Amino acid sequence: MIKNVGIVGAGQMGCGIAQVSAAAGYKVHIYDISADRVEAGLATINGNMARQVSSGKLTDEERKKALSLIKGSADVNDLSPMDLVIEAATEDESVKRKIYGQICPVLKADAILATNTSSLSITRLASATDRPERFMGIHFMNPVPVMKLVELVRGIATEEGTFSTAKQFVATLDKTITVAEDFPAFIVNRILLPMINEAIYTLYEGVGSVDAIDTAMKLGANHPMGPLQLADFIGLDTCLSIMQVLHDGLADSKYRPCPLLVKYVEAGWLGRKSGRGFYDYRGEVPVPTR
Ligand SMILES: CC(=O)CC(=O)SCCNC(=O)CCNC(=O)[C@H](O)C(C)(C)COP(=O)(O)OP(=O)(O)OC[C@H]1O[C@@H](n2cnc3c(N)ncnc32)[C@H](O)[C@@H]1OP(=O)(O)O
Ligand SMILES: NC(=O)C1=CN([C@@H]2O[C@H](COP(=O)(O)OP(=O)(O)OC[C@H]3O[C@@H](n4cnc5c(N)ncnc54)[C@H](OP(=O)(O)O)[C@@H]3O)[C@@H](O)[C@H]2O)C=CC1
Repeated sequence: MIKNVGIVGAGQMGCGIAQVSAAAGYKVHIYDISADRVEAGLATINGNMARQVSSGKLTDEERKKALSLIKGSADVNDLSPMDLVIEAATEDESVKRKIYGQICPVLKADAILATNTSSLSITRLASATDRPERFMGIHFMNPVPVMKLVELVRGIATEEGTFSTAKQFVATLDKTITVAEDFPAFIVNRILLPMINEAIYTLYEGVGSVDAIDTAMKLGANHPMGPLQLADFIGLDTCLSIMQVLHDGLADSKYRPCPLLVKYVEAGWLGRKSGRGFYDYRGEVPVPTR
């Protein structure tokens, strides 16, 4: 029975998962290496919920109740009472393996550990924990409070009880699940990220400008966001990591990350979260950078 939910990583995904979990009545603890990040994350959740109150999706009572259920710290020991911990730290295998080494010793023996990874092998990540049978992928979509889908991914050792507990937990968040096998980038990102990468090649080869490409796909294919706008929204570092996992894992040149994507990440232009990517977000309205 899940009552206490721990979140590792106070970034855009960790905060979104914390928000929907608290709104569903779970006690939530967010852990991040940086206390400032935790503070900023709690402020973001507060802002999101205030917007939901203004748009009539939540009452002020519900907002206050949910916020009172969320705590955060930079102390890993605070994860010890958790029944389920969802790791939503940076999409980098070495970072995630290090985190599991730090948190496993403090977790309850029967706690379930899940990862929100976008692409990495669940089986390989499980091998870096002390509980491969109680480890799996619970992959939320961004923005978590809005997107209906959650992909569930078993590793080779994931026990059925772990899977059914995760499935019940996700159902209580009013999300729909889809089950994916443990292959690079699962279902959504196996399909979505090559499309985004192709949009970046289209820009790189001069077929169209940022504005032309995004307008083409919004109005020509009815996508809610253009692919470059979506890349900035996801985070260009995350997009590059996913393409690298696809390229390495499937050994097919069709997944080669676009050199322009590599260059943007090397420049620290990571999209919305760093203030600049395919658009510059530092002014009143986003301005295309090409
Ligand atoms: C990388 C991975 O591993 C997997 C992934 O997640 S891939 C990414 C998947 N996500 C997508 O493809 C998103 C595509 N974009 C969209 O669906 C839409 O543009 C959108 C839902 C993000 C925004 O929709 P919109 O109609 O343009 O904006 P807007 O009217 O401002 O917002 C609609 C609602 O979403 C909420 N919202 C928008 N952005 C949000 C955010 N970043 N966080 C929380 N809520 C957000 C708004 O608050 C609003 O809710 P209320 O009605 O309660 O106020
Ligand atoms: N962005 C998206 O659209 C989606 C992302 N995901 C996945 O969710 C995960 C998180 O992505 P996202 O929220 O976008 O990334 P962000 O960059 O927004 O957040 C990652 C957070 O993890 C923190 N972090 C880094 N190292 C550690 C550590 N050792 N211990 C604790 N916290 C740490 C980072 O802190 P700091 O900044 O200080 O390094 C940051 O706060 C990734 O696995 C990603 O692939 C899944 C679905 C959608």
